[in-house]
Amino acid sequence: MTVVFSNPLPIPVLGFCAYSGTGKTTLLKQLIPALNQRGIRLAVIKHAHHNFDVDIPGKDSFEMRKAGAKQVLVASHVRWALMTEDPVEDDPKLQHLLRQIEADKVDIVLVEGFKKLALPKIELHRAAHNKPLIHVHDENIVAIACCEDTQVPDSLTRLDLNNVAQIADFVERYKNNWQAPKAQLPICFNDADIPQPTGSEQGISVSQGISTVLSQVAPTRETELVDLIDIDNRVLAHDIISEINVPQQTNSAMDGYAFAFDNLSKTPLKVVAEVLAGHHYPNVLQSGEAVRIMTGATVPQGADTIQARELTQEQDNLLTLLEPEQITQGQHVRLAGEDIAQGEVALAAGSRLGAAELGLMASLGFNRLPIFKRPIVAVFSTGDEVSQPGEELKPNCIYDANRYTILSMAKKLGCQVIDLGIIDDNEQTLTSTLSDAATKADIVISSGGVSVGNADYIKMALANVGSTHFWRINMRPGRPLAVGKIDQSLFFGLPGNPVAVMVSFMQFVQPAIRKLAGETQWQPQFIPAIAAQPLRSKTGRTEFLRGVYSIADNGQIQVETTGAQGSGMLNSMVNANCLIVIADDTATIPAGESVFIQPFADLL
Ligand SMILES: Nc1nc2c(c(=O)[nH]1)N[C@H]1C(S)=C(S)[C@@H](COP(=O)(O)OP(=O)(O)OC[C@H]3O[C@@H](n4cnc5c(N)ncnc54)[C@H](O)[C@@H]3O)O[C@H]1N2
Ligand code: MOO
Repeated sequence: MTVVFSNPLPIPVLGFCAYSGTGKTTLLKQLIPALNQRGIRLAVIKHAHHNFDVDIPGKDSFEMRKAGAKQVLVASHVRWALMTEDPVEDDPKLQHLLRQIEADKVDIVLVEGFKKLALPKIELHRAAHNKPLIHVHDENIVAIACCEDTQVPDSLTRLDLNNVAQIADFVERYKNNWQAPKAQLPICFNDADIPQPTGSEQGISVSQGISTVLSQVAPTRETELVDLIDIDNRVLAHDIISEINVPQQTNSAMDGYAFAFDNLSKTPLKVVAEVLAGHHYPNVLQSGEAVRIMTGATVPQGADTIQARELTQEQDNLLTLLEPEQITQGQHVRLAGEDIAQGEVALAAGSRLGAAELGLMASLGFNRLPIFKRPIVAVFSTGDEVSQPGEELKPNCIYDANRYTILSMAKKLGCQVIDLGIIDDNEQTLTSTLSDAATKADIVISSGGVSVGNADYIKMALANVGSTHFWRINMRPGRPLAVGKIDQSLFFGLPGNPVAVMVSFMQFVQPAIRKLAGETQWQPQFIPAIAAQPLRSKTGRTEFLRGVYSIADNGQIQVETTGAQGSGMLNSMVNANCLIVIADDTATIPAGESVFIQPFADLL
């Protein structure tokens, strides 16, 4: 059985595998100088089956390790070696070993051993040794180095085991042709490429679901002019062209002195004036002159360089510049228009207006902006067991959580929300609720009643008022999902389980709201993180685990789950700061491997 290998390095890795006695080491000893001659810098990882040692008894480094140091790093001006006592149960992990290689120092890593790993390998074979061929069971063999008496299938490159130059040519070609694999995102969808979901019984992928939802959403065209102070996370409707330069004048970034760089040799310079922020020096600075200047003050004509006050001495209006050799022309000068030039598009239509964007617009002098109308989202819950918080909890019932999570997330996305409350689970009430909601809202969202339960009247109600698809999405949580149209409104029937509601909202409703709101950057963001524990899923479905990401001591982003993952356990969301997304072609992610996460701090 081969174990899946993913290369953590930005350089190629090539293995050499053979039964012992075939001559791997002999070949590598000849191959390494041959590759060096071609200018290829090599790292070699060798798998040893015995308890080896690289140090010499009696040497200080040996004695310190034997005294109990878990790691000893011995270094001289020509070489360093890190020795680590790291007893592991099975073989050492190649991924971990590869991460120790300094990829900027070498061009390729040659790996000897690790026969079972699915890394590209050259198999060495001598028919005379009567050993079986490895490539028969290992599709990762890319070439076979052998003698004339070995049969090699046409699909593999045949190399002459005794022709080192030929093998070196192959390795060089392999290195030159190797391309770092592109990160494969767990969910890839394309708004223009709409798949056709096939009936309600068959499951569709998350990507298909998102694409299909988005195909039904047209960005709003309705705009309004709103005071900057009242804009909260709304979407800009037109490109905003700057009418001014920012900064307006070339000004100083430091409290200090302004002078011409060419005058450095003429020190001490004569201080002819002091320029405060909001003021300017009316004359052109002459040769040998400087002005005292404050941060933000306009740099006078004739000056092009600023020295910070703490690196100067001034006495009797004569200025001495300290550390003159460190001064560079133009230092600490903020050029007019360097942030935004007059006539430039300062912010493009479709931008979401957060704090930074609002500050930028204010810095350009705008006090009102054209923005898209807010999407209106109406939300209700269904189910006889669902009770209103604040009221007494009847036996066998639960309080309504979903309406509050949905309303909150919709508000965070800048929507105007309508709370329709808990609607009785009967066809007539649901029908009138849906048709009424569609007259008021762009998007109507319900939760519960989309699976196969007997009391799921929502399906019948929907059939009365609009067109709806009931999908099984190949994901967990959030498998059942209803999506449809009631007149011009989009309808989402989210599953009842509270975590499934939130995950489905994030994946399907969120992009729909953002596209409808006119936002251009609504694609979900994925960040790679290192799994701090083994993660499990099932192939054929996308798994959304609730996770906590943090910065590990080594500076990498790591992620672990929040523990129990029941789709009714809202605590798993409360304790999480991201979703861990395991793609539908992956069953397990071992600890230490990379996995994608979707941070959701901006939504919850
Ligand atoms: N035979 C099958 N049963 C179920 C399937 C299936 O495929 N075959 N799918 C399961 C999955 S997955 C989910 S998710 C649920 C979704 O079912 P519904 O959308 O019909 O939701 P309900 O049955 O109404 O409720 C499920 C669960 O959620 C609780 N709930 C409902 N509304 C709220 C609310 N507003 N606040 C808090 N909790 C709520 C409800 O009490 C149930 O416990 O179906 C599985 N079954
Ligand atoms: O949506 Mo359900 O289990 O996947 O909660």
